[in-house]
Amino acid sequence: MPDRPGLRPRDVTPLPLTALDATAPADVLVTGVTHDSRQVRTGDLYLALPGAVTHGARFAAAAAASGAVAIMTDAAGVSLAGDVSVPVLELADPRSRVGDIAAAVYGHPARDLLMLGVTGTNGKTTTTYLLDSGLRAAGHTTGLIGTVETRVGDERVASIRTTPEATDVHALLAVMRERGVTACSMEVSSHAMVFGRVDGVVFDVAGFTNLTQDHLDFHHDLDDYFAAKARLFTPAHARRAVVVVGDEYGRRLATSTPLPAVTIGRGDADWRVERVGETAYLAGPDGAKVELDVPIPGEFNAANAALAAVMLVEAGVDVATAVRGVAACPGVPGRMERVAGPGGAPAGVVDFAHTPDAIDNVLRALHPRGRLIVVVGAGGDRDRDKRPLMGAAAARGADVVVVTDDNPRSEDAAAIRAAVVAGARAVPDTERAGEILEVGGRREAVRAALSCARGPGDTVVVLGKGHEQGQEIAGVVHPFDDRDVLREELVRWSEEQSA
Ligand SMILES: CC(=O)N[C@H]1[C@@H](OP(=O)(O)OP(=O)(O)OC[C@H]2O[C@@H](n3ccc(=O)[nH]c3=O)[C@H](O)[C@@H]2O)O[C@H](CO)[C@@H](O)[C@@H]1O[C@H](C)C(=O)N[C@@H](C)C(=O)N[C@H](CCC(=O)O)C(=O)O
Ligand SMILES: Nc1ncnc2c1ncn2[C@@H]1O[C@H](COP(=O)(O)OP(=O)(O)OP(=O)(O)O)[C@@H](O)[C@H]1O
Ligand SMILES: N[C@H](CCC[C@H](N)C(=O)O)C(=O)O
Ligand SMILES: [Mg+2]
Repeated sequence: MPDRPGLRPRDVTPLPLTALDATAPADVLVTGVTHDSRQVRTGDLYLALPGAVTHGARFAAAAAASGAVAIMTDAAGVSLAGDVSVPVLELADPRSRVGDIAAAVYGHPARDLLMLGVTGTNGKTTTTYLLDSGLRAAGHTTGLIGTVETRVGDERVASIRTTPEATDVHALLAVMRERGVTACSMEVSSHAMVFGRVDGVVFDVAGFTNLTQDHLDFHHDLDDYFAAKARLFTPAHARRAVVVVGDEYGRRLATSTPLPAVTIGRGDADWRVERVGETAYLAGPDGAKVELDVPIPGEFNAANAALAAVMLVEAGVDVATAVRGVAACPGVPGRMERVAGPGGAPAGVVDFAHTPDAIDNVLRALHPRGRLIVVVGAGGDRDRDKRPLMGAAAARGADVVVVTDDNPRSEDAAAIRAAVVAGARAVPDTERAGEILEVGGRREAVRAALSCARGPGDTVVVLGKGHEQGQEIAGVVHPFDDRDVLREELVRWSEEQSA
């Protein structure tokens, strides 16, 4: 699948290729750049990158046929490209140059925007939405780049990944600039750091949410995963840091970053989140307290809201406007999203928790009068080690666990379920309340979960897919939206009760 969001700036000043490589022919001008042959437009520079699956240079001829005016690649790529009709230039390590090249082609758009970047295992999407709301309150026209969507002012484009490739990042920022956007909040995944997807962007403020287990298919271990994220907090990528010191990695980052850093925590931190009864307060370094009205349920969202507010303050927004703007956020699609059924039906919630820590946090945040019933599964072609831990977190936190399929991708769905079930069953009886069921087929699992519910005092929470619109099974994405399915099944549940 081609992986660019597809937005390109209209007015790009043609850049002589010699500005990027002194050995280039003098007459070549570029007006765009892409790393994907399928997205080449007339006037583009095609960056043919080596990859884990293939080498971009295999598509050099196709890129030239689509209008690329030059190709840059590594030594292996030069041989692979063979005879093409446009100049092929060699770079030692083209991936390490993508960000700087794209920034130059599109006229360094990041320099003209207030850039706020968020990294961490959980809470990036949520924090960027809260930031977006705060930036609007402060009078900005905003852009947003992340897992759910890319927004340019009021235009929205669905996202393919959390952080686009660097060519797309700079193109999107250039589109934002030409449409009058003044500030952009953006998620930065650990994959993004490894692949240089935010190279050429220096964030005005970078924020860290937390670091817990995920992505150990890609990173060797948690320390390696941390090291990838920590690179965001260096002068090449950011000017100032705001760090939630809720876990060991946050504390490590706060002391190791060379950037000016402020911390957020409960006790010994620059900004503290304090609770008096139901009300949360944000207490600043000067001792002053402001009420932190958290617009999304869950204790963990108080940490996200505090991070957003303090990042805004570090970006120059006054604290009163920051907390008011954050509080005005209407919510985040698929995060702690309530799904209402007919009167008398159980409460329904959809959430994107797909790590052990997120599952633990979400289940803690839900306090039904009756039973808590969770539908959970793990994605294929992703971290295998987290699967039993996800099962265990579900078994500890809910009265009934229905283990089902997430996105199996290329893997055997039953084998993934078995790993989750094994983790759930390994929790000692003294630490878990109830039943563990296994139901392959996600709709059937939601139905099975509802059949365990007795009425409006019970809550059924469907985890892992949040805003996702499809379920990927063996290379095919089948339309599937947890919120629609839960809503439909709540109606069915009610009809069956009254039958
Ligand atoms: C592990 C990973 O992130 N891999 C990324 C990496 O792939 P790769 O180096 O293996 O590339 P490849 O498929 O061998 O292709 C080599 C080159 O040929 C190009 N190509 C390929 C085919 C073609 O027809 N034409 C063409 O030009 C490709 O664009 C690529 O530049 O570079 C490619 C583009 O250059 C990315 O598409 C690809 O993302 C894959 C699809 C992916 O799924 N990534 C996920 C895991 C990801 O990035 N997730 C993060 C984390 C999400 C989170 O927060 O949890 C994210 O930011 O979304
Ligand atoms: N601060 C937090 N601490 C722990 N869990 C959280 C936190 N914020 C959100 N979560 C949980 O993690 C899930 C994902 O949240 P969100 O989408 O904001 O994170 P993300 O970092 O963008 O994830 P991804 O990397 O998959 O895009 C939420 O649905 C919720 O269950
Ligand atoms: N950005 C995350 C999302 C995971 C969502 C879950 N539904 C899954 O498929 O594992 C990833 O690509 O790892
Ligand atoms: Mg996200």
